[in-house]
Amino acid sequence: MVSRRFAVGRRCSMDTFPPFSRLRWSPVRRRRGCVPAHDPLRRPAGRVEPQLDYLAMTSNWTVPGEAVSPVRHPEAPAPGESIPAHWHGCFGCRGTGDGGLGLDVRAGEGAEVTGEIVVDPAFEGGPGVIHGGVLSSVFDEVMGFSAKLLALEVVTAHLEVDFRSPVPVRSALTVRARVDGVLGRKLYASAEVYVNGAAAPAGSARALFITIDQAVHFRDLVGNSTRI
Ligand SMILES: CCCCCCCCCC(=O)SCCNC(=O)CCNC(=O)[C@H](O)C(C)(C)COP(=O)(O)OP(=O)(O)OC[C@H]1O[C@@H](n2cnc3c(N)ncnc32)[C@H](O)[C@@H]1OP(=O)(O)O
Repeated sequence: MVSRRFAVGRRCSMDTFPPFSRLRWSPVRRRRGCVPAHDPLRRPAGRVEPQLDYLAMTSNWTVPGEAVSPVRHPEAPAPGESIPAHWHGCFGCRGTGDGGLGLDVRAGEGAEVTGEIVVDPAFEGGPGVIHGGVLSSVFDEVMGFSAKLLALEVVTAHLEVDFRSPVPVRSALTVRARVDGVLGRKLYASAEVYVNGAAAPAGSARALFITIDQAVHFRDLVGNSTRI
């Protein structure tokens, strides 16, 4: 009996539901006609191919010319010192034993910070690599900490990430982040992540943070927290 899952050929017992079945497909098996009917690589007839230049997907986000340089608060942690958690309930600030990221963020010079994290296997997305959403959280958190050097209370309004190369689980990540410019309530930040001390970044991020008055911003929300 020919499986309904295949357009032609005989049933291939190794096939599972896509996408992971694709990892095992080979030109030989394709020649033998073992091709699932719902081949995600097959392009429907008449479909217009996307004309995206994937390099151009890197944002052209720039800090506005009117932005001013960030001013470090005189009582900010000294370079090399750990920056305390901004909220003990924060997923980014908690240790991995408490369901958090397990980040250690230290002050650098000026408005720069460095975050260190070992990628917990619980953060896996694709096989053997960190989940992109988790890496985005790491970027968000470390860039947010750079605002703490200015003693400003902020929330993220915009976050963008470029994933340049896979980040393996259990690897040691170093994230370098800084506030690039300040314009009114807007803080423009950027960051890069390095895997196991590599010279080239495995990813980069940019964010816009907006200053808030925490007491006002979270007044009607804090009641949702389970960590009061
Ligand atoms: C204490 C340090 C801790 C740091 C660690 C934190 C790390 C983690 C941080 C987070 O993940 S926070 C959680 C995710 N973020 C949020 O939940 C924020 C949800 N959004 C909001 O609450 C409001 O949209 C926000 C407070 C950001 C802004 O609302 P407001 O009414 O106060 O301000 P407004 O909308 O007037 O925007 C202020 C300026 O920012 C601009 N703006 C806001 N959102 C923007 C956006 N997405 N893109 C570009 N510009 C934006 C806006 O155009 C305007 O520009 P101008 O001053 O030039 O007019």
